Amino acid sequence: MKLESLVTKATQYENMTVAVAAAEDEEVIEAVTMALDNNFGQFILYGDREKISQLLSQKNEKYAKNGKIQIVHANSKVQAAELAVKAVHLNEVNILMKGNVPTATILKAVLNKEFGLRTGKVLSHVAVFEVAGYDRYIIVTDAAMNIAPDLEQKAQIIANAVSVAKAIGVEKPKVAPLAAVEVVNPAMPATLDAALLSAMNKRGQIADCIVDGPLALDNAVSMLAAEHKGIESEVAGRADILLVPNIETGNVLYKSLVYFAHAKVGAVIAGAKAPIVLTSRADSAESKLYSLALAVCTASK
Ligand SMILES: CCCC(=O)SCCNC(=O)CCNC(=O)[C@H](O)C(C)(C)COP(=O)(O)OP(=O)(O)OC[C@H]1O[C@@H](n2cnc3c(N)ncnc32)[C@H](O)[C@@H]1OP(=O)(O)O
Repeated sequence: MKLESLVTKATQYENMTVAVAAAEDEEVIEAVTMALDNNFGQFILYGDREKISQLLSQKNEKYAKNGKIQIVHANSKVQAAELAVKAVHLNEVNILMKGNVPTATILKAVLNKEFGLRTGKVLSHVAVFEVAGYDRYIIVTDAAMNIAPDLEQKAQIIANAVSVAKAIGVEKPKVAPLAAVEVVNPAMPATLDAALLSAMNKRGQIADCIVDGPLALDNAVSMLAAEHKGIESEVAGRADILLVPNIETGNVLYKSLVYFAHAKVGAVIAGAKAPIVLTSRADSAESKLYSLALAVCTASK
């Protein structure tokens, strides 16, 4: 599966408007102009007007002229994040995008009780990877928002990842709750949660997917490894969604895939009033474009 196909799909929704928080960043402006070159989206860029205009003039000024890009000045990154979040809260735009602002800053605005994007559900990060040698997307959750989710939060994190998977055509995703081993060991809490999540799935408490674990990463993604260990499971060797036990595991897995495996990635926060494009600030313009396309595909569901 190619993330490029999400860009093609996103072109059906040219009227989606995206609020970018702290857009004063070369890779962000590159991603915005790439989206417009691909005929999707309209953008409101919040942040330092002078810096944004300067970056735009190096790219493609025609979009500012034809109204596809508007700039709204903000005096600080916090203000840019708040203004962008408020625009989504007021239904003025369909998608929020993190620009050159720390993740915690934008997420605090998103969680604001007065003008934020809460829905009563857990919000969580869903990263969709295209990894060389795999004929399916590998979805990792949660690498960026929930620090140490409990069992109930993990169940909701799975539900969010399943909704993203369905939006990109994976109808009944296979979910592997990851641990260090594939057996339940009371000394390793991740294995207990994994077994309980599997039971909750069998009882219909987690729907539209197949959950089976605990699984170690190799057993989850390699049929050979699973067979070698004699693991009988509908998920082993063919997991679509990798549920990590905590943010450190998820973040390291995300960055290992990008830096060691040169995987392509698109990522969003799901469960909020609208999809939120959330990549690492160091991620490439290409991955920001894929994230925008992923957000458009999930917003249109
Ligand atoms: C992978 C590429 C990108 C990256 O590398 S990102 C880098 C790593 N990520 C980060 O640094 C962000 C990690 N997370 C955090 O810092 C914090 O959890 C976060 C999201 C900022 C929230 O922090 P605080 O504002 O201190 O939150 P808190 O725990 O005191 O809770 C405040 C209120 O918000 C609620 N909340 C927190 N997380 C939530 C969630 N996931 N979904 C829904 N609601 C959530 C929480 O229940 C609380 O609500 P209430 O005020 O009690 O009604």
